Amino acid sequence: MPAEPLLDRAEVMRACAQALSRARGSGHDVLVSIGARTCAAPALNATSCVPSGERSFLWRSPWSRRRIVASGSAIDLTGRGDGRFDSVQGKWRALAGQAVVAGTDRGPLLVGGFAFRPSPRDAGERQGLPDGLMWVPQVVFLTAGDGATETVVSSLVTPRSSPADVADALMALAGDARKNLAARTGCVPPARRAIETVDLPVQGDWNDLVKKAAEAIEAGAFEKVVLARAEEIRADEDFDVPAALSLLEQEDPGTAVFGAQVGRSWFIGATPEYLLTANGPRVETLALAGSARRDSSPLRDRALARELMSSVKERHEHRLVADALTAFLDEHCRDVHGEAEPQVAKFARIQHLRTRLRGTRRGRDTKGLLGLVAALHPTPALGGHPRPAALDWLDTHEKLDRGWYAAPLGWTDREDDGEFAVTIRSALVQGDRATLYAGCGVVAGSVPDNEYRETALKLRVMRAALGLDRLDRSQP
Ligand SMILES: C=C(O[C@@H]1C=C(C(=O)O)C=C[C@H]1O)C(=O)O
Repeated sequence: MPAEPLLDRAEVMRACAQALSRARGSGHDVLVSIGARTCAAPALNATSCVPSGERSFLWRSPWSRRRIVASGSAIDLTGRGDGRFDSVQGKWRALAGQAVVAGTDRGPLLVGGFAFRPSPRDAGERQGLPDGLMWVPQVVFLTAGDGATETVVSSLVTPRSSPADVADALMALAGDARKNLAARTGCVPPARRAIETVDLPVQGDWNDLVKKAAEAIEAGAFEKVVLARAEEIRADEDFDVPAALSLLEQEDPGTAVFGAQVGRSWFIGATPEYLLTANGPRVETLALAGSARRDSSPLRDRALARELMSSVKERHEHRLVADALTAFLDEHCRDVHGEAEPQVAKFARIQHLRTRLRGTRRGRDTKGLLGLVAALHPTPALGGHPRPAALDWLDTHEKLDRGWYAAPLGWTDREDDGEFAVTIRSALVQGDRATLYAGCGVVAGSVPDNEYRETALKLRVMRAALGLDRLDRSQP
């Protein structure tokens, strides 16, 4: 017996007709989004419906306990240069304000990410990922924190569209989406051999860079800078992205797992850090800086945590982030609260100093969520402090295109709610090529070899996810 259609065609048709009349009235394309509650919450593991198309967005958040599995793009909103966030925000405001929403109140989601720094003028698209790209997926499966699942399909209606054609396309999208829910579960990343590995930079140059940064800090140029390095790998076969996401999901429930596909490029990762989450007027941000390894002996693990808490260097590195975030919240919010002391947050293979901060948005209508993201990024956890001096120094000395690494990636909606992660512990995957990124904060007294070890530790999970190494399950 054929499954009952997810959407009611008459309702879809009404919404499309309304969108057409708005499009004709304004002369602009209008977004139509139809939602349906999916009674039995489908298994939305990240591998469940990775489509073979051009665009996907997968998201598993430990913060909101939301899961998003999305494919296709009804419309792309891009931004370039320093104004990339505000440009996307402006386009989104205009689009969301005119959208016709039916079925449920949910409406369209906007998903995507941004580059750490804009690419130089005229450099074109680097790495296949633009400076800023968010999009409204054609199909979204969204599981909220309470387990309720909705499917939302979206399309653009132009002043010349035929509402019946758009309605048919939406019905087909919803139908196909259902079929794709057949989950591919429990996949283990197949082993891959690195045929070629390029270290950007090689360890000797990295050590020189850390030394140079520490000297600039000691000379008073700035207080902290975050340096990054990458491993550029060509493997014997294409990497298995769904399997990588599956491992990342299982590895650590405390991390946000993400996968954004733009054409041939997949930007994937499992990050412990968020830049900003917003739920109604309430916003939260997180200072996460200061790192130590884990140990399989609980006694030694606790000793490492105590060492982390009492290290003057790590506490200083952390305090710079927490203070900058507090100043940011004071500027943009009221009722600002921050934990007085950092805590040690334990992840599967690493522990960090963490301070949670929150506030209530002031003047919610003036600066959209992406405006706040723009103001916050990059925090001293990824850029440095003071920001302008640290970024100038990075522009001159760090010869690495960070691409979407260490930058905001996430989702927002027409209520201006959303979550933006900081894309650390990540990799750009293109067929048989992958670039894996890791960085660490440098302050006065940083030792190059220690910082190198820290970045190696941070690369471990992603190497395993891509099948390049195996993780020892008995050891953190
Ligand atoms: C830059 C990274 O991590 C950041 C740097 C940290 C540190 O130096 O202790 C800790 C958490 C992150 O804010 C990374 O993982 O690539």
